[in-house]
Amino acid sequence: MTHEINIHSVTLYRLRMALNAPFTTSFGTIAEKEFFVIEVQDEEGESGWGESVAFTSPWYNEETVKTNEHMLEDFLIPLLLEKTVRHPDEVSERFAPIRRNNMAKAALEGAVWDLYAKKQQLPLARALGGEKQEIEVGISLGIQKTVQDLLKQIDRYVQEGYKRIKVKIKPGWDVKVIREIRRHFPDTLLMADANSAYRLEDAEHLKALDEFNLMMIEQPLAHDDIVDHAKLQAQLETPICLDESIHSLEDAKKSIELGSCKMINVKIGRVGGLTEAKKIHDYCQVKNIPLWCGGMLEAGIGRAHNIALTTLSQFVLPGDTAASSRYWQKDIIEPEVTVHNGTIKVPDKPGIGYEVDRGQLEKYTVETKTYKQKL
Ligand SMILES: O=C(O)CCC(=O)C1=CC=C[C@@H](O)[C@@H]1C(=O)O
Ligand SMILES: [Mg+2]
Repeated sequence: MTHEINIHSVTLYRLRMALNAPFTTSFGTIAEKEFFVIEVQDEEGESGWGESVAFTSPWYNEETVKTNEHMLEDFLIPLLLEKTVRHPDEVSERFAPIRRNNMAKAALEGAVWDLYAKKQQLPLARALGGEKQEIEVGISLGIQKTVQDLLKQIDRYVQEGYKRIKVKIKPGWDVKVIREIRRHFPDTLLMADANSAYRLEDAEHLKALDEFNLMMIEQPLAHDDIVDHAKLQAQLETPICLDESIHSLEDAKKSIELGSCKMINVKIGRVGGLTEAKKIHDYCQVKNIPLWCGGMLEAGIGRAHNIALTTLSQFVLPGDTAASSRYWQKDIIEPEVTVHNGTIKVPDKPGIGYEVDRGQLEKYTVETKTYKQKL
């Protein structure tokens, strides 16, 4: 059953949500998240929902909430409203002339994917080609004040059954901390995210991590590097996983070709949307590169998109999609995302599979703008 998707309006909701606990990375601490939720509506009033993962400052990549607003309002929404869409894959083609700005593109494209799946009466997971009925997830812990605090956090989430623990490392908070974690948790699936805190000259130091049987070290070197990561991977036993360096299928191809990584953390916002994420998935399936779905402290709509993507078969490693309650007092979706023994049951309702709680959305919304199709 094919439907032309005739989008009549796009609404940008700018939300502010306080995190249950501040999240500290090597770039700083986030206690409240401001971000865009996007609703696209067709001529029958059916809605599709997307969520941008851009933060208010450009520490993770070059995008911010403000650059999102400019790109969506002045370029991407007008392009989308220009003419109907037969399939969501057309959206990224239409956006191709716009350089980068992947998080803005992904948020709008994700809303179209949700609308498309609803019109096909398909769960988004199935519309993407995913077959898993449930997904295994891990937890990502920000930098804690003390090792004791970190061990308490790890113990809590291991008890809750999360399938893997991701901790942050940086110079001065790495080998000793990982050794201490391993002393308490010798067999837990454990990985470290360095967020580009090291240089190639640190290779000798990073080799010390090889004794701890880490699943991977995520993005140890520069956010835009794949050459030095290849040189570092040649010296380490521990697999390198790339996050910030991979913005597209092209980047994934080059990184795999060079041996810059043995795994990839796929984030829908970082690569420009579900269509590109699926292309990366399909290529990594052929190249037998394990994937997992990274998190960006999303609210429920973003979490729902991550769950759908994770149902694709090459997502063989637990991702960052934890329960809504890990981050939010009250999420903007109904039901909230819940995790039972490290597992999320994939919703079988059409689209993202969760209803948007419009009352809760309104409570967190600081500004709303609607753009209508020019008749
Ligand atoms: O959303 C989550 O639960 C994990 C978030 C997370 O680990 C990250 C979000 C953004 C930047 C980093 O700090 C880190 C990552 O790089 O994966
Ligand atoms: Mg990362």
